[in-house]
Amino acid sequence: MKNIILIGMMGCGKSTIGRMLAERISYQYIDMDTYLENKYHSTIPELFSVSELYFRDKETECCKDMGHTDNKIISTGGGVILREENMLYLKNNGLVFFIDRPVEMIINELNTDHRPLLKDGVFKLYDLEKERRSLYEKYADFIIRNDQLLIDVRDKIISLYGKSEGANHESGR
Ligand SMILES: Nc1ncnc2c1ncn2[C@@H]1O[C@H](COP(=O)(O)OP(=O)(O)O)[C@@H](O)[C@H]1O
Ligand SMILES: O=C(O)C1=C[C@@H](OP(=O)(O)O)[C@@H](O)[C@H](O)C1
Ligand SMILES: [Mg+2]
Repeated sequence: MKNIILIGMMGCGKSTIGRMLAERISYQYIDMDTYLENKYHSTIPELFSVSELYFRDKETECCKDMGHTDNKIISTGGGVILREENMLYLKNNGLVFFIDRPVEMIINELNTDHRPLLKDGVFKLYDLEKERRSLYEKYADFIIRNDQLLIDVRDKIISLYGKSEGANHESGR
């Protein structure tokens, strides 16, 4: 069965929802930010302190690794959509869910300590959303609005995934 890939803005709930999904359907969970930190023995702020390009190159290597897996729940970092190559790896064996949470809601909840792109304040999120929304939409197999209870978001994803994978199974794909 394909991986479930979660994309969306920083703080939209990818990591939280990813963990909830994995628990519910007993898939292994991979948070790509954590995977990357372990692979390169460095924190995200440390990698960014070299340069954003340096971090993005490492992120692409991790996407390549994910392309060889299946039956996983994978939460990505918010900038994964910036390179088409990343998304080709992830979509190779994954269904992509765009977790669409209004920026006003994100701002109320977000911890910025480990998010170098927000060092000048959470309001940078509005600019990032302007740059990125069309890319999230472009790569999404499904768009899930996250302005409701987290368990309802989780269950919607499970239902769409089950239908999609069930249909593929019946058609012999
Ligand atoms: N529907 C929701 N209801 C309540 N809190 C939410 C909801 N969606 C996201 N959050 C909260 O937003 C914060 C950021 O979520 P996180 O999973 O770290 O996002 P991401 O991995 O996308 O950056 C967390 O504290 C999470 O619990
Ligand atoms: O949006 C981005 O460019 C980033 C998002 C972060 O992940 P989250 O989306 O989990 O915060 C992390 O990968 C890095 O700080 C860059
Ligand atoms: Mg996260």
